[in-house]
Formats: sequence, structure tokens, C-alpha cells
Amino acid sequence: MTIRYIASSRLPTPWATFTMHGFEDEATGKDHIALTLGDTADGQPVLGRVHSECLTGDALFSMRCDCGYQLQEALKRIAETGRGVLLYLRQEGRGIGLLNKIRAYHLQDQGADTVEANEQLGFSADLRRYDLCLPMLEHLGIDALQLMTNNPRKVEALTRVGVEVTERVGLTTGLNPHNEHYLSTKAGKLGHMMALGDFTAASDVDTERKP
Ligand SMILES: Nc1nc2c(ncn2[C@@H]2O[C@H](COP(=O)(O)OP(=O)(O)OP(=O)(O)O)[C@@H](O)[C@H]2O)c(=O)[nH]1
Ligand SMILES: [Zn+2]
Repeated sequence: MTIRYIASSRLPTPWATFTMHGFEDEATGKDHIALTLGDTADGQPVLGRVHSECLTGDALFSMRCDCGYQLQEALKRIAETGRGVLLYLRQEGRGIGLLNKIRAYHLQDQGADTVEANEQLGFSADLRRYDLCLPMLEHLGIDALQLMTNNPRKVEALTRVGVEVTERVGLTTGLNPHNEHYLSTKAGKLGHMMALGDFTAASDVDTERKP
């Protein structure tokens, strides 16, 4: 696997002006992004989020999952801290791709849960890879992460590929009637460390855009 750094630019957002770094995975031709804020190469652990693409949640305001809410909350917390990194990895649908995720959603509309739907389509529950994170972080001079996630398997997978995670920071936000069952399944079947009682409601998420 070869990850090639391509270019960087400013990325103003409602919460802060980040620096956006573009990378290409030469094996798959996929492009991946890192957003950084502040001095992330000073040797101290960096508040970070490793976010997997969810077009429906991140860009289309879907309430079926918690991805969009988590993305927004992570950027907000990095902005409040004044320093941090977000890796945006193009592995849609836990690695099965957008069109298969739509197939999985169709099965969920008929009663399957998120894990059963993947299995009915012939996929395992989670096909994501995290090996590209290490070269991306190395390029940015980041040695260790305080990782915002509820998924202990993500912490294990990152550790396995050589990324040091000094702390796991919970990211429980965006609970709403459409994702309650999905979030319960993630806690029950996928081992996510969260209880619905920990969540802030989607209606509490600040979507106000600041200039
Ligand atoms: N196959 C499939 N993928 C989904 C579904 N809902 C969300 N996703 C994808 O799941 C990925 C996000 O993974 P999650 O399981 O929500 O969370 P996580 O990244 O493991 O853990 P956190 O760090 O706590 O968010 C994104 O790539 C989404 O596109 C679904 O029902 N089926
Ligand atoms: Zn999602």
C-alpha cells in the first residue's frame, strides 16, 4: 500500500479554518483527506477523529445513522481545543460502498438490522481498513492520538497498524427516533462503548452556521 501526499490548502468551516491535506491511495485510486488545526507536529498527543465516509449522513443530512452528527461534533471539539486532526477516509458503508449500503438500507427497511443486512448481502459486518492512517499521520508529523470514537475495535485496529492511541474520547451525539435502533445494534452487536442515555439528542446539535 502506498499513500501519496498530493497537496494542501485552507478550508474555512463554521467552526474554524482548517488546513486540508489531500492524499492518494495508489493501490485503490481512492483519495483521502486530513484536516488539521494548530501545531499538530509538536510531539504531544493530538485530539483526533478517524471518520469513515458516509455520504448520506455527512452530506445529505441522513438521520438513519450518527455519522453526520459525529463529524460536526468532532470538528467543533477540535476547534474548541484549538488543535487536532480529522482523517476522512473514503470507505463508504463500512467498506461495502455506497450502492451496497443502499441495498443494505433496503433490507433494513424490511426489518434486518445493520449487521444482518450486510450478512444477507454476503459481506461481513465491517470491511474497513486503517493501514493508510499511519502514513497519513506520519506525513503530518503526528505521533499519537486522543481518539474520538465509541468503537473499541477501531482503537484496536489502529494500534495494530502502528498508530498510538493514548486515550479514547466518547462521541455520543445525534440520537433521534430514526437511528435509535441502529445505535442500539452498534452497542449490542458491534461492541460500541455507549449507552443511549449518554447521547445528546439530534435536536440539541447546534447546526447554526457562523460566519
Ligand atoms: N454497511 C453499512 N454501513 C453503514 C450503515 N450505517 C452507517 N454505515 C457506515 O458506517 C461507517 C461509520 O461506522 P460506524 O459503525 O457508524 O461507526 P465507527 O466509525 O465504527 O465508530 P465511531 O468512531 O464511534 O463513529 C460509515 O462508513 C458509514 O457509511 C449501515 O447500516 N450499513
Ligand atoms: Zn452514517
